[in-house]
Amino acid sequence: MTGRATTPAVLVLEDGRTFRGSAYGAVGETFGEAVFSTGMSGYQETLTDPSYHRQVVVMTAPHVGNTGVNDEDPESSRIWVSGYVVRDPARVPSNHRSRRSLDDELTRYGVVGISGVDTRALTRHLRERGAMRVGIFSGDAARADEAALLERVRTSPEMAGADLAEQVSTDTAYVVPAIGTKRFTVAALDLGIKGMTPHRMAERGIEVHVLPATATLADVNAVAPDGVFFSNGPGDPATATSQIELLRGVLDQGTPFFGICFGNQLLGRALGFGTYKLKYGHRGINQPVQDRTTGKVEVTAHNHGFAVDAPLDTVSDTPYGRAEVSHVCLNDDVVEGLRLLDRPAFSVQYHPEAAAGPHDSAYLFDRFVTLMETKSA
Ligand SMILES: NC(=O)CC[C@H](N)C(=O)O
Repeated sequence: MTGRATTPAVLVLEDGRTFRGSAYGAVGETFGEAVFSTGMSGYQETLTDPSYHRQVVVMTAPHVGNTGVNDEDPESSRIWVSGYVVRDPARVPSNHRSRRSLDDELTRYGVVGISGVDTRALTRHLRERGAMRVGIFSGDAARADEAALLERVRTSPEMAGADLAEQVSTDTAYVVPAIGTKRFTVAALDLGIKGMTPHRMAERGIEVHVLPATATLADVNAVAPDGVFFSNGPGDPATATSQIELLRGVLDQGTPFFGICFGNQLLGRALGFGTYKLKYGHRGINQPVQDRTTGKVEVTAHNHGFAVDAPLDTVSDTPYGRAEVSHVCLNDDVVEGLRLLDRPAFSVQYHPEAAAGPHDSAYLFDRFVTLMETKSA
């Protein structure tokens, strides 16, 4: 039991519901959008996924931190979540790869968390009322008047309308070399890219040029790409105006395109579809998705709070030819993938890089390779 376990903490939701617990990680205060993740494993990958920037993640799995923190599993160079909510953290981590405790890692990155919370009750609340703003206050901050804390939560920034990708993107371009023989060059726009994504491409002989979110069409074309990739990322896709323009340029010139998550939402917007905020989002590693091109169902990793608004059962006419919904979530019929029928472009809303998660959807990287081989839809 660490000293922090005896330090009081309180979680205040914007609708006034509060949960009391103990400090976990850094002591202080934090704000963000409260979202829940149902993954039973993979907390390191979740915490270091840049798409979680400005989100307070509630873990439905009751035990967190059991395998400690290693140096192999992070998806980026830091923890991005703005807060962390757990029920029963490990007192003593145990794993042959563990280097330090999760509690200490959160503290190292200044991430304020709370433990001892009934995360199932909190999750049910968010499922009924929807994702909403939250504050976590620990130590002296937890002793303040609850009405005053609630007022601060209610004046903190909302996720709808948040333009965040440039805050998490790389400042400078870098190259991830192909593993083995180089077959293709891909320009990958880093909107919050996870480390496993270029790795999955490199495994297939792709040399990946990772570019900042501010890259122009000239920057993309300067690497003479066989294909263009748009990554996952935080924030509201409706705000990504310059990246949507860039993508329209890519589609215009017919360069093969693949997008993941935020990249799927931007393809949707580039085609003229809308995006909207889901009531409570999809976050976890066992979401069932159907690939409508094969009829197969895959179990997939998700982390999205927004979705594309496109018709499920009709082919749509877009400025870039015909488009269809290629993948759909079997839990709630949310659009999980898009495909152009007349140009080489497709995207998925979920995570075929699977870090963490099942590998059912790894075939999507092979589809990207095929697209670059044939350069046609
Ligand atoms: N992982 C992602 O790319 C998330 C995309 C977007 N920020 C959303 O919440 O839907």
